[in-house]
Amino acid sequence: MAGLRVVRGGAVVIPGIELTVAAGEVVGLLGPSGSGKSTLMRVIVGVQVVAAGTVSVLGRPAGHPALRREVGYVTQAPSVYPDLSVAENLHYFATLLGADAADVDRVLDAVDLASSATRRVSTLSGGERSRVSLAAALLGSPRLLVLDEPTVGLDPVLRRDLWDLFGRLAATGVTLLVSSHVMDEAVRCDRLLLMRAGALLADATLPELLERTGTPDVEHAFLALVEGGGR
Ligand SMILES: Nc1ncnc2c1ncn2[C@@H]1O[C@H](COP(=O)(O)OP(=O)(O)OP(=O)(O)O)[C@@H](O)[C@H]1O
Repeated sequence: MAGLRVVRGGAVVIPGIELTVAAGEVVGLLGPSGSGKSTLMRVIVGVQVVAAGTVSVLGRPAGHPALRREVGYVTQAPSVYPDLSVAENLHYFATLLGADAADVDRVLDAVDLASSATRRVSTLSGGERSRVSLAAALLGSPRLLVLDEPTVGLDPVLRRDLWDLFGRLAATGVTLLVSSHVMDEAVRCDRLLLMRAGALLADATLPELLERTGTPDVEHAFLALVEGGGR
């Protein structure tokens, strides 16, 4: 993306961002609440009006209809039907996407919900519901997954399992953009984008970031960048 500028509700939320993401990377988008992570993700999936700039996703303009099957997006709020079972939800989304019914079993296994397939979503825990949304996004094998805070509310074991899954997906060539305000998740990312007030403070690997800032972890690196006022 080049020269990206976004205005929401009359306020400039992203003044200008240049960014390129390579295929098969797990990219962590880290930053405090309100820093613009969700807005940037909305731009990439093509649901956000932009004031200026060009955004190209998998070689096409963001939001292009051909990207519908190529890009999976999971928002912070679970986007599945509470009164349907896990499997019914996934079959419904598979039909919309034109995905094979067998794909439902694959994604159920991927998020470790095969044993809950017949349960109504309304009876699931918050973390289980998030995993149903993630399973829906995995249908049709998208090449880019945009995941907005997928680990919020998950216990450490589930968080680790999800990050393991992200790593396995990336190993098959899927690109993942994963936002988090939990800085310690940075260790699981190939590359980090640190965001603050709609701007990228850093675009680097974890070792590069720690070396550049002379800090022991991302939390301190972030603070050093904010206090140093730049890259
Ligand atoms: N519909 C809207 N109208 C006006 N301003 C908005 C709107 N949505 C978001 N904003 C503002 O845009 C900025 C970036 O919000 P965004 O949701 O992208 O941040 P975020 O980093 O994803 O935060 P969080 O981690 O809390 O979800 C914030 O200042 C927010 O108040």
